Amino acid sequence: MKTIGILTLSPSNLSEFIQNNLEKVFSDHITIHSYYLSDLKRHDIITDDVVVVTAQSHAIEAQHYISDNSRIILLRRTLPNREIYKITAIPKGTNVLVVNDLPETTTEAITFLYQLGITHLNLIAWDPKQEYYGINIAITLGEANAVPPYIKKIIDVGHRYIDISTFLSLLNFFNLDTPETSKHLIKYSDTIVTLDTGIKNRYKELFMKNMQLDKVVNLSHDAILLTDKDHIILLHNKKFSQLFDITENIIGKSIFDVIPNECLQRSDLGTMDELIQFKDRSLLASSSKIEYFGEPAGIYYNFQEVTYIRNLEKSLSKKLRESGLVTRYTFENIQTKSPKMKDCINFAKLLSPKNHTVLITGESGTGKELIAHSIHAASPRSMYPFIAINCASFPENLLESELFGYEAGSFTGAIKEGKPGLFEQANNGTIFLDEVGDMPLSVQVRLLRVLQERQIMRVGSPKVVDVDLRVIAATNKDLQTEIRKGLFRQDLFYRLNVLPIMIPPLRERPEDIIPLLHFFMSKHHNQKITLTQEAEWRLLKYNWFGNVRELINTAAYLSCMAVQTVDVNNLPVYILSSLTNFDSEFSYIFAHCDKEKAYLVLSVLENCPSGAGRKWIEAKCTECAMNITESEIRRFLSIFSEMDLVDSQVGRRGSCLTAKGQQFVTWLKGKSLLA
Ligand SMILES: Nc1ncnc2c1ncn2[C@@H]1O[C@H](COP(=O)(O)OP(=O)(O)OP(=O)(O)O)[C@@H](O)[C@H]1O
Repeated sequence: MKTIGILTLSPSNLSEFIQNNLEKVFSDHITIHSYYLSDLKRHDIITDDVVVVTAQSHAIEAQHYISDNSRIILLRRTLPNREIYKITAIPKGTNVLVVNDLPETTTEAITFLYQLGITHLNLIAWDPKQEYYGINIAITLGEANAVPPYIKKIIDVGHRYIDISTFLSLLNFFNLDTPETSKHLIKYSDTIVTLDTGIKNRYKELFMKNMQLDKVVNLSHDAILLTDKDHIILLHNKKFSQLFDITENIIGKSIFDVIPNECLQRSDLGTMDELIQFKDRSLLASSSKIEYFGEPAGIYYNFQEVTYIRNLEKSLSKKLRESGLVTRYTFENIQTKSPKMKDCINFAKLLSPKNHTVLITGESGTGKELIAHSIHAASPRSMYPFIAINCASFPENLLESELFGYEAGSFTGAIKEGKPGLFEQANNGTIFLDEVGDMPLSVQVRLLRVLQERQIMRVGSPKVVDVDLRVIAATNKDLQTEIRKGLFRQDLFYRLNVLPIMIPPLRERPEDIIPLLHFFMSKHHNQKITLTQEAEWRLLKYNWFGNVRELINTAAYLSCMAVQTVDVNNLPVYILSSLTNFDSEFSYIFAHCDKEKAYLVLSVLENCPSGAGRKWIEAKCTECAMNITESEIRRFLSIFSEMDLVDSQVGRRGSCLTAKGQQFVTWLKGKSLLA
């Protein structure tokens, strides 16, 4: 415990009086000892932390008895309020004798009374050798015995009280400026006349400010902590103790002994909202430096508990994962060495945080879906559903009810309670409309309304529902051509084409072919291969009409070959044949079909990569002044199919060229047999 020694001249009740004063403010925080100059022996040493003296001369006299480590403080003293009123009540101009034990202490007492503002009296210093008949009032500071007996009225103001400025020095020295001592000091100061009222008022003001600050800090829901520049804790609120499970007093301790280092951003002070984990709690931590005239003075820390929000987030993303409504890819999953593709990705990254509609175009298998997933994953909507639908794989009516939902009993086969559509399910998230070019015109009209109004109407319901979602659409069709054909609405095109991304086909980014093949060999088949120079050359020369998806198939094929070094003979036949020749196919077609007509059908199919029906092919041939009947077309398609040149599908897509078919057409062009 800290100690104070009170040094007075000789045993008297003055020492007890001073002790009493000190205890009023320090209560039990300090141990007090009393010493008397008259009693000190030659080798006595006072070792208290502070030694208080009532006069400078005492300090000089006693300096040999006081340890060098002790601090000597001269007490400034004053009067209690109640005594000063007795003096101020004496009429102005009255002669008043001031009496103390010695002539010098009497002069000191007069000076002190002037300091207190007693200027309305004629103060006369007592001299024991003089007579003072005619003076009726005497003021004394506890020396009533010395007052001449003929003086009728004695005002004995008694011992002087310790002034507030001395207390402030002591509080500062002992670093004991706690709310408790402040309260005691303010109470005490109200009972005395303060020598310097400025200090008293400032102290009161400061105390009030501290109380207010304390309230504000403790009312905060965030944990707050303040340290000095050496990371010593100066202040913290209750929430801080709660959040970090602190039960003991941590004021004065180093912050690094109180909270784990990983919760503090030591290296990066000034960081905002960094997510940290303390036990099972998630906290957003911020810190900032406090400076005093440009010099570091301390650090302010703020911790906000976000465990509840994090848990909500986790359960939401768990639900989304369980229902499969999350993205499977991010930009990190896109492998590329191609500058063209890198431009695409950079543009996609740039527009990810925005809310605008995106239209991704590119041949089949180029990675359109991959980009759509990545945009959603990098957008502020990533916490919400990502719903993908392939518009080509649903018949017209079903697509409409899938997208917009339906009301109870709106059509035969509908679920009794009705069903929300994908637009509603994607609320707050993203809907990915794949193959949007194949969307029937009736559904296009409804989609337009969603894009314009951000509202949907369930099938069979007049009710309008607001939706907040981002639309990403993709197609491998040339929508301008579709518009010309009357198969795609122009107004919808402009609504979709806000942020267009065009993904180049693999043949336009040859730098991707070999790295992607190695990537898929290792990712899907856990195999490492080496390619001979010729095999590599063949792969680079191939046209990859099926793009990355076709490359994935090639990787699967090579994995079955089970060779470590892949030679040209190990490559799939369609890759080899693309570079050799199609003589046998050519002869077969020459033998079984009208060559010109057959070439024209192939050329129509080439210009229709997403597929064409027989009627469409017939119409196109007529446009080119070639009359071919539907049954002729059917026969040609079946021959092409036999040779694996055409894939004749059921449903709305009709027939389209296979990768081999496309190679064949290229080969024909190379031989100038096809324009
Ligand atoms: N750059 C790439 N890096 C890694 N994987 C890729 C890349 N590009 C495409 N893929 C993979 O290729 C396959 C086809 O890609 P995706 O489905 O995105 O193409 P798409 O253009 O949407 O095709 P479609 O038009 O036929 O729907 C997917 O398995 C995808 O993961």
